[in-house]
Amino acid sequence: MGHLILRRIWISYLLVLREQKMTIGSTGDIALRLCTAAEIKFYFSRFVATSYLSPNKNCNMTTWNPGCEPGWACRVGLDDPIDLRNSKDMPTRTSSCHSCCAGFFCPHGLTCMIPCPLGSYCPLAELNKATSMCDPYRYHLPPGYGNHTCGGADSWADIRSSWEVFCPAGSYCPSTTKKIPCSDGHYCRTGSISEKKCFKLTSCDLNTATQNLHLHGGFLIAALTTLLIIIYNCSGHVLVIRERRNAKSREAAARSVRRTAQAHERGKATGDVVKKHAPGLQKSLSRTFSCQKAAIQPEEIIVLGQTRSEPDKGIGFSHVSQQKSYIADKTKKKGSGSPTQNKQELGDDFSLESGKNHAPEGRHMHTNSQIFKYVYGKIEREKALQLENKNLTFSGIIKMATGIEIATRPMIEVSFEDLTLTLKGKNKHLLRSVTGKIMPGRISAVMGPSGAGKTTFLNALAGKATGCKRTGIILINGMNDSIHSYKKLVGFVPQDDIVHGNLTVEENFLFSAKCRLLSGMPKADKVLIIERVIDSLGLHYVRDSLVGTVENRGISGGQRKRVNVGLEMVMEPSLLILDEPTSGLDSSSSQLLLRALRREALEGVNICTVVHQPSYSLFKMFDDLILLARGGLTVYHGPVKEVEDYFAGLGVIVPDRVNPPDHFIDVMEGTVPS
Ligand SMILES: Nc1ncnc2c1ncn2[C@@H]1O[C@H](COP(=O)(O)OP(=O)(O)OP(=O)(O)O)[C@@H](O)[C@H]1O
Repeated sequence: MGHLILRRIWISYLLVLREQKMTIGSTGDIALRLCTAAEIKFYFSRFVATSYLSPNKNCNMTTWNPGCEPGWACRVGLDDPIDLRNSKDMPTRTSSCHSCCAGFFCPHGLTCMIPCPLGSYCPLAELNKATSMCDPYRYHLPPGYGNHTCGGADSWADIRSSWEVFCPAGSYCPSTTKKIPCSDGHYCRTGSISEKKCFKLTSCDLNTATQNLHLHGGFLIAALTTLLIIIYNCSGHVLVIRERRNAKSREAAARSVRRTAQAHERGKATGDVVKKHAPGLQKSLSRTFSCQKAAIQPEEIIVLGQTRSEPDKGIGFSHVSQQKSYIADKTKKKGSGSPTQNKQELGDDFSLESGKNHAPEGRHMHTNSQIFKYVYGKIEREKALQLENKNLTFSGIIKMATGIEIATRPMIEVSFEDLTLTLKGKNKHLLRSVTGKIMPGRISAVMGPSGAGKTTFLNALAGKATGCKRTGIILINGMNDSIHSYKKLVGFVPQDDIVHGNLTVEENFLFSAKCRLLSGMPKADKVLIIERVIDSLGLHYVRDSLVGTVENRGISGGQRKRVNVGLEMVMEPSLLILDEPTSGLDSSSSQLLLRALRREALEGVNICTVVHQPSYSLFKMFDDLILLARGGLTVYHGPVKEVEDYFAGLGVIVPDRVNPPDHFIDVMEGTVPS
């Protein structure tokens, strides 16, 4: 409000200045009475700060002119030059003191006039004989000045403390001396400088200050409000119905796919075909999208041989695998161009391929039931293939696939040499000369006592280590690239949850898929990825449950952890880094999670995870182990299979009924004698 009034004063002041420029030659008197910039500055700084004016050049203990009284002003001497824009020196203003002009205010203790702000109404004051006050203002005639009359306004004020000086409600004041009644069809609030047109649903009489709502206007607003309330209440219901319908078509699709699969299983001949065409397994195992022209029908499930022998219709090559093979080729050829040029090409080709040719297979699906049939068909087929080849490893797949195009996700191998992290400003090492590599298709466990630097190590790999100085080299696929160039291929699951508690499990995955998968990817393919993740993590039963927040309890802690991991799996990463995904989970939940990770690894995903106190069976599910000791020193880095022999060679024998990884950490910590 104050800011608005100051603005209005300033506008009126400029207007007056402009007017005075024209008349100064003729009368010149008003201009000589107007406050200069220095006086206005003095008024605002002193008055606003202390609520009364302090003594100044013209009004102090020794010089107190009649112009110092409220509503009065004096002029500068006729021979004195006046510069209204001078904001430094206050002029001497003691001659010809008169009452303040209408439209101006003359404060007590200042001998000049300030224009009233636009929207105010500052007429000349009149003596009220009953109260002996100068109406409509609140000052008295000064005692001892015989010829003193009531002057003009003495103050401006904000509308709350003194509304009298403002243009009254029902009228508007285009200038500070003009007051016009508000016309029909318009309304004027207190302090208006113009009248405002009334809204269509309202009526405004003469001199009105507010708009009055018509009866039919009231009805219309009430009807709209009711409609909104109905929509609000029904939206939840509509969502529930839609959810149920989705669930029904999902179940129907799953049933139909299962029936077809069973029918095929019964045919022994089909099983023979599957075995006969095992070399095609690699291509079929791809869980990424096919570039085939025709959509896969549920009937095609299991009939791997047919799909292999009909490349146009079959399971086809994974699109992402093509990207990866392409990247691998590019990577090999990299020596031929400059590093930046090569990286640029790689990025361009990758995004180009991804956007343009991606999986037309799912594009043909429009209805939910079509999508679910397609999705469950694919998932069932993948499961069947996995059942047929239980002991298949990623390297096994690679061997089988020799000579044909490898259909996996883009591969990322990360090697690190003398990786050392030192806290900035302190000479504290968080990691010391950690050397080794983590490979695609393998799960590496990072273990060690609390505070050893496991999280720090993961952060260093993911390029998230902050506040530290890093030395040593990190190579991605043998190249000295920044991990940030591969950020679309790297998933990172932090220790703390990143789930949205107010969404259901499925909505969480949908949200992640929408944010992180290519926007041009068909809906069916996104649904396929989400369904795979739900299936892989065993989250069917809670897919429609709210994840929950601190206030609203949702799914269990273990399920929540799995959702947390699933959010990253949805983006189909090539390098998946996880910080303690199994902490707080029981053995079977941990195994379930690790089995899901194993399936990812089978597709060539490079997985590196911190794990605390795994059971022996869980420990055996990892491929490699990085064992860190306090201070970030590497104690062991190699295959899990060989760790016991390695420690036995050092004389560390694991006692009976003791979990080997626990024993090694106890030995490192010195809690058991080595
Ligand atoms: N940015 C940092 N600033 C100061 N100290 C840090 C920083 N990052 C890590 N540290 C220290 O480095 C050490 C290793 O921390 P880190 O979190 O990596 O351990 P950890 O092995 O993951 O432990 P836990 O198993 O308990 O999670 C700790 O002593 C920690 O205080």
